[in-house]
Amino acid sequence: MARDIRITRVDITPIAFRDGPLLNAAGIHEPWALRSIVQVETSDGRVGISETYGDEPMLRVLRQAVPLVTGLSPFDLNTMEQRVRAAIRPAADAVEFELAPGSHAAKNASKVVSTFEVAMLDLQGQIVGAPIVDLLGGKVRDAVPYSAYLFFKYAEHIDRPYAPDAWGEGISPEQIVEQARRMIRLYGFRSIKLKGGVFEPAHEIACMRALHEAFPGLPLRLDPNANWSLETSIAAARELDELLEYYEDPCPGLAGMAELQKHTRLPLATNMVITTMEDFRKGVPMGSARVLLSDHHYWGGLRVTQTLARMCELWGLGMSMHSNSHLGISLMAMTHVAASIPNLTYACDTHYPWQEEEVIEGGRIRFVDGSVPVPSTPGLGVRLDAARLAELHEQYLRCGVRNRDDLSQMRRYQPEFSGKSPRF
Ligand SMILES: O=C([O-])C(=O)C[C@H](O)[C@@H](O)C(=O)[O-]
Ligand SMILES: [Mg+2]
Repeated sequence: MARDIRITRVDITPIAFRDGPLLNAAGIHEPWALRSIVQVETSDGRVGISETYGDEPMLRVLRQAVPLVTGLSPFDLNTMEQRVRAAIRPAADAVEFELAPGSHAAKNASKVVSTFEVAMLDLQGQIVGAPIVDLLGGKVRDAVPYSAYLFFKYAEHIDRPYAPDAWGEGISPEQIVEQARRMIRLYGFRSIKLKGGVFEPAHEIACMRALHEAFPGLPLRLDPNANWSLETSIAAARELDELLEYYEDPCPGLAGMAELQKHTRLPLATNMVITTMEDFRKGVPMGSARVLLSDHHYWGGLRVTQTLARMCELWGLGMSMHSNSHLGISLMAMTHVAASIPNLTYACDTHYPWQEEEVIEGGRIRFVDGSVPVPSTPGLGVRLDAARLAELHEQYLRCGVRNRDDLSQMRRYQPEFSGKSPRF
């Protein structure tokens, strides 16, 4: 009987993979991005997999959860969640890295629940012979659209730990347009997002204008990650009005975003001010966002993401997905849940084009016309490549990065870099 199958072992493997010198409001990406790969083994010899954040505090709480899930059936998602929520409590409302809500310690329990939920759904799918999307009610689309996620960037990392990537420098409007052209040529994306909050707003607006001219009709978004004051955001909204499909987290706080929304007809989107149910209860009635960027990694899993989609429907909000540097296991989890959500109103974010390495069998996931086809094979539809996992774990051991710190990395380029937010 399927119900007799038990979880007998959990392996948590931190990995590091090459990441570009990508600029953001906090600073710059380090040469190595961290993730954790979780393998959940069953009494009948199956292995379910999951991918999540790889910083040290995350590794600690993942390890804390191992005895809580061992012995459960892969179908016991609710018991897993209750156990994790009872045992893993945030010490404080700590925020380790503001731009990545996944590093907020206050979300520890949700992050751990999400990690095990994905691995257990992968197991359930393998046991019943169905893709995860079928366990979520079935697909409403055959492929999930993603957007071209552009970054301002340097041509190479400061200490040149490895050969520079093929993307070159991305600073001027011409270079940003060229970056978009290359990404669209390689992946076929049909919408474009620029990570802003890096340079003077006038420069970033000029880049959006250049993108608009180079790709007429393609939906555009700009995300300054709350690095613009309310006043700056209001002034910029006038210039961005004709250019954007949505305006993502220009200024900080629920109140700031709600005030800004009164001054612009552009829908405001967020993955910063609404990242918990409590934020939703407060922020949505205030009008702080009209588009929610969900992220199963910190909201608590794929099923919570579906709940969030219903809440967005109820409140008349648009919905899309946020990402951080990630590999193919996360991409597939996003794809399964996104395929099950009717009101996914915008193409999802993904950092995937910036990652060259993989841990899954068969190498990199294929995009078709900017979308990832929804798998029809059992479970997640991807398997771990043990040799690649071992190599990326070796990289983790050697690289020296243990917690993402874009600010300290930026100070290696510019010792006087304040990191103050909002900076403009
Ligand atoms: O939409 C967002 O806010 C992000 O993708 C946050 C990320 O941390 C991004 O800024 C990055 O990777 O530098
Ligand atoms: Mg964002």
